[in-house]
Amino acid sequence: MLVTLEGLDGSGKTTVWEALRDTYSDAVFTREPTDDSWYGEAVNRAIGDDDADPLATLFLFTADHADHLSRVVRPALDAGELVISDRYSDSRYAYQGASLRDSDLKRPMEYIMGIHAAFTRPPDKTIYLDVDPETAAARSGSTNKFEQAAYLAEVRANYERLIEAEPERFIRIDATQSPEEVLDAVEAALDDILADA
Ligand SMILES: Nc1ncnc2c1ncn2[C@@H]1O[C@H](COP(=O)(O)OP(=O)(O)OP(=O)(O)O)[C@@H](O)[C@H]1O
Ligand SMILES: Cc1cn([C@H]2C[C@H](O)[C@@H](COP(=O)(O)O)O2)c(=O)[nH]c1=O
Repeated sequence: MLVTLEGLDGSGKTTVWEALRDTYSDAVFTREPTDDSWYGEAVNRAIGDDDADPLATLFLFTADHADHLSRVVRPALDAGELVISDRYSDSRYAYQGASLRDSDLKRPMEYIMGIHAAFTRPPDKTIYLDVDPETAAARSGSTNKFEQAAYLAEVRANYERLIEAEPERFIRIDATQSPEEVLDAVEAALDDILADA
């Protein structure tokens, strides 16, 4: 089973993901962008480059996803493992959908989903840590072009569209709660997911 954690920068995904390692010690913990491949390194260069072309950046992130799928996600799923990924394809739909809003693409988010449809493995469940863009930007430190409240407001609107389209896949958690409350809520959600599996 593939469970993904999604949300704005600073929503607390990584804090939760790290804490889950203790509770679900048998699971495979992974993330996007990857932190152990040259594809992930290329993505991180694009994140840090204010002049990086948004379409080129989309394809770097997508290349990293393809490598992540073939090298980590599919082998683990084939072996019957529980995979918990800190960010995954929805990040691309929401973030690059926002980055490409002023491009020649008519419907950027649909275009990006179309690229993925031919090869990706969709998540079984997605835990969405919901936080307002101002809190997200403040928590993340606004250190790069993505961690800006105005941009994150557009990203959040895209996540809302994704949730509206697939309400049965997403579990929304109020991420403005304390870290302990957020973790309790995520663990309860994961326990339910695994009980239903
Ligand atoms: N529920 C919370 N309440 C207040 N602060 C939090 C909470 N969760 C995490 N934080 C703090 O917010 C900051 C960002 O947290 P974290 O790195 O887990 O977020 P993230 O969603 O993984 O962000 P990014 O996507 O940018 O990596 C950290 O300083 C963390 O300690
Ligand atoms: C996977 C993915 C990520 N992003 C953005 C979101 C963040 O601002 C950065 C890095 O992610 P992290 O969780 O802070 O390490 O990249 C994106 O725009 N598109 C994606 O597909």
